[in-house]
Amino acid sequence: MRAFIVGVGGMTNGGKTTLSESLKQQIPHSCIIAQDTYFKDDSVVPVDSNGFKQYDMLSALHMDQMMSDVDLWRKDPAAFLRTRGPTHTGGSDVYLLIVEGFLIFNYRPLNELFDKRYFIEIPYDVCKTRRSCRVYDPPDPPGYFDGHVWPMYLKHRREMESSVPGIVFLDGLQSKEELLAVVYKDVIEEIETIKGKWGIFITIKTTDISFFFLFLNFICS
Ligand SMILES: Nc1ncnc2c1ncn2[C@@H]1O[C@H](COP(=O)(O)OP(=O)(O)O)[C@@H](O)[C@H]1O
Ligand SMILES: NC(=O)c1ccc[n+]([C@@H]2O[C@H](COP(=O)(O)O)[C@@H](O)[C@H]2O)c1
Repeated sequence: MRAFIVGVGGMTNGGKTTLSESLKQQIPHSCIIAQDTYFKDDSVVPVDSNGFKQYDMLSALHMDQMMSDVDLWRKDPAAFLRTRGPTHTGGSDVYLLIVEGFLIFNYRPLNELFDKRYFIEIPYDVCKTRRSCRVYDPPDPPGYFDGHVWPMYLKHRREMESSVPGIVFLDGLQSKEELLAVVYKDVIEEIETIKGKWGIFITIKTTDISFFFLFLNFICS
């Protein structure tokens, strides 16, 4: 089974979901696992001394469940894809998993699985403005961005930069189309490389078998 896992990380409202959805539309046999669908129930998310719910931490996420879903895909991508409903098929026979989320590179067991890592970044003021237009469940209380979201982003970013090499940083101020074009080209090139490697492998294996039968013929004659 030829399979490829791409991580689309980045700060909140950087454009991870937008880019991942467009990528999925463009690439056959692809599907998305999104980290923000694994948040724990509000009742179990702790509150800090300022009264802010501690949502921007790995402990607020069911990372065990997220890993189980990634493992399901890894065991049988085709079966996993079928559970996600109708998809864009045809073309390449390489299966692509897009894992998107704001803390995907900070969780080591998940980070280890990526073949390619992208991180979308936008400036503080753009991030704050985009965030103010979005309604989460529960909604952000006053002061949440500066009191919790941004400090946690800076902390996790420092940790990520000190421990995760090979990240491709993307400028989230580029248009949606520009971002898609860059990542699409890159991913397609990676997929073609995988197909090339497997092609060589299959050719070598076929050659091995041919030599085996020649040898058998020689022994028996
Ligand atoms: N390249 C872009 N340029 C301008 N706005 C964007 C871009 N990508 C996403 N957005 C907008 O930013 C907001 C957050 O996008 P989203 O993809 O949900 O971010 P994330 O998944 O990183 O939180 C949405 O309103 C979306 O339309
Ligand atoms: N249950 C939820 O989906 C939920 C609840 C509260 C906050 N959030 C926010 O979601 C953000 C991460 O998701 P995005 O990267 O899509 O913005 C975090 O900054 C967190 O504060 C999500």
